[in-house]
Amino acid sequence: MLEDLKQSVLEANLDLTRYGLVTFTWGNVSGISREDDLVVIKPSGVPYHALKQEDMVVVDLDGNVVEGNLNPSSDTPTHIVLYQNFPEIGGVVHTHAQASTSWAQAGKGIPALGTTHADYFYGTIPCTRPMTESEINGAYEHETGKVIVETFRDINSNEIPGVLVNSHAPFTWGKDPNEAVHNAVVLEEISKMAQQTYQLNPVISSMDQVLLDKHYLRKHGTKAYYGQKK
Ligand SMILES: O=C(CO)[C@@H](O)[C@H](O)COP(=O)(O)O
Repeated sequence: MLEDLKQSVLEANLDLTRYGLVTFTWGNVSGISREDDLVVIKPSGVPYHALKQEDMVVVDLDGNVVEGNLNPSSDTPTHIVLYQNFPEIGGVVHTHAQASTSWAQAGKGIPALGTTHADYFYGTIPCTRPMTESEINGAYEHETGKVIVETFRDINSNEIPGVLVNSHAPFTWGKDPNEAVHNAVVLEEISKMAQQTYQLNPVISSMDQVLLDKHYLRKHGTKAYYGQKK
């Protein structure tokens, strides 16, 4: 089981390069085994092209390495906080993809402006507040996770599977590493579309709620009918 998770986490990390979401060693993907309470994550600072299944690092929910010879991603504490607070997720992605990172650096959330957004995110993708000096100089990566969780106090993390970390970059999540990567790709695409939409029409407002409902609910939830679901 854990070996399968290591393979899917490896593949998900390699997908970040295949979809052009990372440069150098930026970004990381993890997956969780809920039955073992163990997280599998890429090693820190290892080039993606050199990654192998045996390089994946296994940590417990206290961040202790229980398997693997390499140091886990520097962002591991952030991933752990998300797993502890979003119980239905199975995979987490962090990237520095250009367009979504630009929104994070601008400190702005991305409103739902069209159906591409609505198909995956049921409303505005939020940007976190700036972190305080004590959070930055404290357990920074752990505090980054806590600020994300705070941002989702009144937001359903299953309906909005991503966030823009202020002055930093995006995190996305999903039921498994593969879905978390899919959401990261979509976030990057809608970040580009939103940027261009505002250039074409700076006063555009969020899309019609009825259309947002239609597109989100036809793909998600009990009445979903998109694709080949029987
Ligand atoms: O957020 C950042 C850098 O600001 C990360 O994306 C790192 O660039 C990736 O670090 P490792 O996962 O290799 O430790």
